[in-house]
Amino acid sequence: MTDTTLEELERRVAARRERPSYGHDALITCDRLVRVFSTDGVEVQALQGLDLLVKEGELMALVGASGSGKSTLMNILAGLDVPTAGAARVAGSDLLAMDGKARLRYRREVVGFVWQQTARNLLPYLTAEQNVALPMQLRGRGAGRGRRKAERARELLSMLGAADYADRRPEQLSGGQQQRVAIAVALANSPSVLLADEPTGELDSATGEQVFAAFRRANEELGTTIVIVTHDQAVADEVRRTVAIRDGRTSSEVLRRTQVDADTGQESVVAREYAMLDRAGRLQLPADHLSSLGMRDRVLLELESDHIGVWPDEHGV
Ligand SMILES: Nc1ncnc2c1ncn2[C@@H]1O[C@H](COP(=O)(O)OP(=O)(O)OP(=O)(O)O)[C@@H](O)[C@H]1O
Repeated sequence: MTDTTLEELERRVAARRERPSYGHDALITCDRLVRVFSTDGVEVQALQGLDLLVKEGELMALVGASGSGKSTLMNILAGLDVPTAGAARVAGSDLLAMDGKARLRYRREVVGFVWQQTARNLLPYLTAEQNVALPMQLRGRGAGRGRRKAERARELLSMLGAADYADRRPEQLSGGQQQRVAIAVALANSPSVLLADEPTGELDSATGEQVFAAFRRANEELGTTIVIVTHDQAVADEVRRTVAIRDGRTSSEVLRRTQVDADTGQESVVAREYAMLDRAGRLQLPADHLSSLGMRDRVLLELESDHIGVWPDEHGV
């Protein structure tokens, strides 16, 4: 390598350092995240360079086929698992660089989570209110102010429509009621991010709707950023942004916005599908679009003044 090349490389590195980093203004940044599991000599690449940005205050859904990597991503964001490579930051915490103590603090204070299995979210021998007060006690600040913690627990339960069963134990609650209490538990220490993995998966659709309404309430009233993994189309349709994961990468996303008709004043929700473009310019086209036009192996590209056209390779050899 010549000196000139080295200088040139140094100049490029310096220029890159001065540029705002990827996701500098996002609350959650996943940058080329990789997670490889090795069991009995077999490697599974659960995440294969996943990019995801989530802004503060968003309520968004993650969808994807079974095995696409959703739970792996959630476990990493929850601080329960560590990625093999890439970068992940949540509310200023670097998820690859935390030591044991920082990880514990992160799980108690920065993120809250709600799991699909209702039994996993609550301790069976505590009442709903005691379950909500527990994370505040474990956090340990303001010791001796038990009354304040009980008060806050009641406030959260009431905000989520669960005040009536504050004194009941989980076994005395329905699945939907347990999930609402679980959301209150997850919010107890005012986390920056609330993560939920299939929170309505075990519920019928009417109950699922009520639980989703509780998430929306938390997002609107407290401004908590919420990421929900879901197979539930009703949940995916209700949020402003749904990101799809395919083969361990974010592949496409649907953004919804409310449109008001200029003549009638009627509101309607308009949904548009976007493909993710990574920093190398790679684009994943949705599988159903490809199959409906018989596109495979190679496509014809044409650059127009305001768009890029993609056609099946009909003249290919
Ligand atoms: N601890 C583990 N050890 C080995 N392989 C794993 C482990 N956890 C996940 N995997 C594999 O990683 C891939 C992604 O799994 P993951 O659970 O993240 O998918 P998912 O999208 O959440 O699926 P589902 O919707 O079925 O829960 C799968 O191939 C899975 O078998």
